[in-house]
Amino acid sequence: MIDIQSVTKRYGGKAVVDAVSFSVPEGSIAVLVGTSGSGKTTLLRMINQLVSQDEGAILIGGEDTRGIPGHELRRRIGYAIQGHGLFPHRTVAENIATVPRLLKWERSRIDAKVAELLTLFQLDPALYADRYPHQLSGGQQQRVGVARALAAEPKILLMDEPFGALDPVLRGTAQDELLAIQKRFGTTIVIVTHDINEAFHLGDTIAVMDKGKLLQYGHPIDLLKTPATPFVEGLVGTFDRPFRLLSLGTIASVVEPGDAPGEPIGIDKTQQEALAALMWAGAQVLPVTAEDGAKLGRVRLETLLGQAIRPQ
Ligand SMILES: Nc1ncnc2c1ncn2[C@@H]1O[C@H](COP(=O)(O)OP(=O)(O)OP(=O)(O)O)[C@@H](O)[C@H]1O
Repeated sequence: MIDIQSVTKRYGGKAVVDAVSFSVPEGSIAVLVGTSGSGKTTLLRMINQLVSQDEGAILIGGEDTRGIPGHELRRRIGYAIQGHGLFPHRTVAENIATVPRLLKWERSRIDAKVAELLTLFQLDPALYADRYPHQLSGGQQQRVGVARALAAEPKILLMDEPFGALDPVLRGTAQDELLAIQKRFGTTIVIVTHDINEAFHLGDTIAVMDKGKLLQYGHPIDLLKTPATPFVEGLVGTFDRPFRLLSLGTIASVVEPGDAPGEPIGIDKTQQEALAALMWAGAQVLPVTAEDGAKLGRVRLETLLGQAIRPQ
């Protein structure tokens, strides 16, 4: 758990982060969104004490970060930034091994970790371990940057626009890789992004910042249903709201008993995907099946439309 308690940072007498408080539960992803200059990066860098706060406290697992030497704290917390920040004269393997080496891991453990992470990020170790960053594409460099941040198996990972430079297709893949890795290691992640779609895709919680202040912090559904201010309402997308709500809803919560003709929808799909399938098929109702193909019931167009109505 990361507990941010009334944290303020001032530059030249001006609060760029102003009495911000929120908690990130262990093993969850919190996304920081907001306008440029709203204080997102400064807040993120206070978590690993690259920037020290003027007021307030940040607790990690109940421990005040100011009581932990900075270098020790930063070895415990992974940090990935836009433009990856790889060391140009070190190979991919050496880059990934940076923190495990500082921690004096055994050679065999380091080698195994490098191979595991490269494989996880779909970079064949035999091909990529000994290359230098300039011999990789931008997307590959980005993945190595995230792999390096994860190498020492940190419980916490801070990410500052890590996918900002990627094209939309690679960005989607990178987001899904991150979700898979987060699930596997149970990492607590705080990520800064400009991309509201990315925020909804990744976030268990979303923090909306404006001019140093935290306007709202909550589950994505809370932001859609009860935006705290017109700014938040605008940010979450007035027109997109019904579709975003459906994208956060599961089919399991709307499936009903009974059969229906037509191409079945998998139970793992979102309500938005189910709506698309119904519209595309021109159907009022379609069957729902389990992963193994077993029939589970059906879903109605009418029910889905009901899910997207403005909450009262
Ligand atoms: N070291 C510094 N000295 C003085 N002012 C700073 C410093 N670092 C940040 N600032 C100012 O603090 C404010 C918040 O900056 P920050 O980088 O945290 O915003 P941000 O929300 O991450 O912005 P962006 O989305 O553009 O990256 C800005 O006005 C910035 O100019």
